[in-house]
Amino acid sequence: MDKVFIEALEIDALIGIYDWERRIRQTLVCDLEMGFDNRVPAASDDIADTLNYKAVSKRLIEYVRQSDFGLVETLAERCAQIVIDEFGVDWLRLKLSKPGAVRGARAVGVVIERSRAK
Ligand SMILES: Nc1nc2c(c(=O)[nH]1)N=C([C@H](O)[C@@H](O)CO)CN2
Repeated sequence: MDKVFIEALEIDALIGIYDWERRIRQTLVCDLEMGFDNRVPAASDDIADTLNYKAVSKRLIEYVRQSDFGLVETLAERCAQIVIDEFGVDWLRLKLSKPGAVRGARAVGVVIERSRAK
């Protein structure tokens, strides 16, 4: 399967379950792989035929910046649904990392894979 990806997209958000996390904004890192048949844009050389990674990035930045959740699981799920619903993606793998949230770990977070419901 061909893919379009976005790697290490940094977005500030209000996220976390602890009191101190409710008072600050933290930088999240998003890695996203999306299934897409890249042969069509390769043949046409037309951006309109692509799964436009810039458009997806802008939408996720807009959404995550205004979000307010306790768990990264919740935010990851919402982001996945937006990509599936608004960009016609049938399959994706999304990794949402919280760098520095746990002392001694470079990052913590979740990886989810989702498919469009048939
Ligand atoms: N599976 C999860 N575990 C934890 C989460 C989370 O969102 N999902 N969140 C926290 C805290 O907010 C943490 O990031 C603060 O250090 C703890 N565990």
